[in-house]
Amino acid sequence: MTQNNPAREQKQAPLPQGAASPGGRPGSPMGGTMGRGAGGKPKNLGGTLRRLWGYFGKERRLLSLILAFIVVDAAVTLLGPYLIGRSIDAMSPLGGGVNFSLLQILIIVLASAYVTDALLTFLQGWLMAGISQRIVASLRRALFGKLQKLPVAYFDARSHGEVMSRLTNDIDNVSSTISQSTVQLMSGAITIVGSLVMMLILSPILTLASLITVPILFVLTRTVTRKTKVLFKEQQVQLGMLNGHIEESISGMEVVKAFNHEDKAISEFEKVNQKLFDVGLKAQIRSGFLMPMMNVINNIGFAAVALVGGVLAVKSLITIGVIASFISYSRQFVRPLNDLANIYNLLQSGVAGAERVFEVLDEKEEPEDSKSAEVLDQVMGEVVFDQVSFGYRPEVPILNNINFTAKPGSSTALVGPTGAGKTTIVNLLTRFYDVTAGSVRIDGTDIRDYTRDSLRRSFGFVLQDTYLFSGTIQENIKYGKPEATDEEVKEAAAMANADVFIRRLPEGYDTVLSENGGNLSQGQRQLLAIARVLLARPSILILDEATSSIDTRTELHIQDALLHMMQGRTTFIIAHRLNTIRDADTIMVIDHGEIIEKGSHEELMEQKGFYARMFESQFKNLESTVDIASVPRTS
Ligand SMILES: Nc1ncnc2c1ncn2[C@@H]1O[C@H](COP(=O)(O)OP(=O)(O)OP(=O)(O)O)[C@@H](O)[C@H]1O
Repeated sequence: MTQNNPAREQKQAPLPQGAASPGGRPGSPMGGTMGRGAGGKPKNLGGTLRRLWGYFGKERRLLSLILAFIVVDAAVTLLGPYLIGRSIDAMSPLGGGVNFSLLQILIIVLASAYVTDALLTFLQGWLMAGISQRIVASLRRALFGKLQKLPVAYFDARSHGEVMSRLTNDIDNVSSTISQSTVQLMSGAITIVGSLVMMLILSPILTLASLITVPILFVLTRTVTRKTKVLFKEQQVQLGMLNGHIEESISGMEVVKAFNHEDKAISEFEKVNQKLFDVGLKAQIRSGFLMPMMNVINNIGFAAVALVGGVLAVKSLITIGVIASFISYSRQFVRPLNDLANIYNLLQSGVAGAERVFEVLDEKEEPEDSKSAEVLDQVMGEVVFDQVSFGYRPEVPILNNINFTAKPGSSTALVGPTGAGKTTIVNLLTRFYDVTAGSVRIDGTDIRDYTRDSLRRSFGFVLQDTYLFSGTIQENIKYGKPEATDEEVKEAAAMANADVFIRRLPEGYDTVLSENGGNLSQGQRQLLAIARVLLARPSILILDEATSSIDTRTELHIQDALLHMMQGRTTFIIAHRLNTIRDADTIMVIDHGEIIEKGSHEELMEQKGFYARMFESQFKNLESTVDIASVPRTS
C-alpha cells in the first residue's frame, strides 16, 4: 500500500453546517460525536480500576517503595505535633521552669523531621511522576497501535475529533488521576489512621469532641458533590463539543472561507463557548461553596476541642502541650477527609477516561489472516469480481451482483453518477471491507486467502487529494519503499515528471513539506504521489480522479506520467471526466450499485446508452468540464 487508507482520503473533508454529507455517509457530523467525550461517570468502577492496575505491571515494585516512603513520612509527620506539644510543656512554668536542654533536643529532632518530610515528599512526587508517565505512555502506545489494526469501517463511522479525544483528553484524565490520586489516597488513608491513633492516645475525650463534626462533614460533602458532579459532567460534555467544533472548523477552514461562513462559524462557536461558560461558571461557584463551609465546620470542631481541652486543663487532667498537639492532629485528621471529595471526582473522571480508552482497545480488529493465507507475490494482475454483493450495513445493499474480469495489464475505467458505488468497488478490492456475497479474485485466488499485507502492497493509489506527510519530499516519495536509495527516488521522480519542479525548489529533495503538502500545488502533490507509486512498483493501480482541477500543462505532465506508470499494470480508474478515460480498455458504467454498461469507448458510443449520453453531454460542453453526476439518467 503506498498510502495510508487512500480510498478514503478525499471523502473526509468536513462540510459547513447545513451542507449535505456526500451520499449521506456518516462520520463528520458538525459538533461531532465528541460531545460524548471525556469525563462522565464510569460504568464499571471496580472492573476498570482492576484493569488499569494491570498496566502498573513492573511499576508495582516502585509503588511499594513509594508506599514505604509514605509510611515513613506519615510517621515523621505524626511526630511533629507530638514534639510541639512536648516543647510547649518543656517551656511551661507548671512543669518546674524552662527545660532548655530538652528544648534544644526537641528543636533539632523537629527540624530533622521537617527536612525528612520535605525530602520524602519530593521523592514520592518524583517516583510517582515517572510511574504515571510510563503507564500513560504505554496506554497511549497500546491505543495508537490498536488504531492501526482497526478496520476502515471503524474510522468511517466516527469523526476524527472523537477518535482523537480518546488519545488526548481521556488519556490526560487517566494520567492526572494516576499521578495525583494514588499518592493522595495512600498517604490520606495512613494519615487518617495515624492521627486518629495519636488522638486516642493523647485524649479519648478530646477525640470524641473532635469527631462530632465528622458526620456533618460527610453529609455536607456528599450533598454538594452530588450537585456539582452533574455540573462537572456537563462541563466535560460541553468541553468535548467545543473541541469537536474547533477541530472540525480548523480542518474545514478552506470550505468555511470558500462559503464565506466565517461569521456563521464565529456565531456557532460563540453558542458552544457560551454554553461551556455557563455550565463552567455554575460548577465552579457551587463547588466553591464547599471549602468555606468545611472551614466553618472544621473551626467549630477546633473550638469544641479547645473548650473541652480548656476544661480538662483547668482540672489539671491534661497539659496545654497536649491540647496543642491534639489540635494539630485533628487538623491532620480532617485534611484528607476534605481532599476525599476531590479525589473521588478525579477518580471518577480518570476511570471514565480509562473506560473510553479500553473501549477502543476492545474493538474488533481486522480479522487475522488465516493460517493457510498465501503471500501475494509476483502478481500477474488478473482481477475478477464474481457475483459480488455488498452493503456497509446489512440492511442497505450498495453493490448488487457485480461481475467482471480485468485482464493482467488492462485498464478498466469505473464511471457513473455520484454515490453509484465506484469507490465501494475499490474498497472491496483492497479489503478495506469484505464482500457480503460472492468473491473477489486476484490471479485466480480469493483475496481473502492472501495475507492482507501482501495484498495491499500490490496496490498503488493516486488520488485527487494526495495525502503527504510532514517531512521532506524525499521521505514522502520513499513512503512506499523506505529502503529505496536516493538514486531510485530521483529515477522515480524523473519518470513521474516531478524531477523538474523538485530541482527548482531551494532545498530540492530535502524541501520540508508542511502537513499534507500545503506548500505545494495540487498538481505537484499529484506528481509526487505518482513518483511514490512508481518507486513502490505495485502491480495493480488505482487512480481516483487523478487529473481533475489542474491546469492543462500540468495535466499533460500528469497524463504522461500516468501512461508511463500504467504500462504492464492492471489499472482501475475512477473518473468523473470522460476525456481522461477514453482510452481505457474497458469502461464500466455503474449506477445504483450495478454495472449497467460495459465495453470500450467505441462500443459504448455505438450502444447509444447512458455512457453515450454522458459523453455527448460533456462533449457539447466543450472542455469536458461537466461532471457525470449532472447528466440526466434517461434520455
Ligand atoms: N463508510 C460508509 N458507510 C456507509 N455507507 C457508505 C460508506 N461509504 C459509502 N457509503 C454509501 O455507499 C454508496 C456508494 O458510495 P461510493 O463512495 O462507492 O460512491 P461513488 O460512486 O464512489 O461516489 P463518488 O463518485 O461521489 O465518489 C453511497 O450511497 C454512500 O452513501
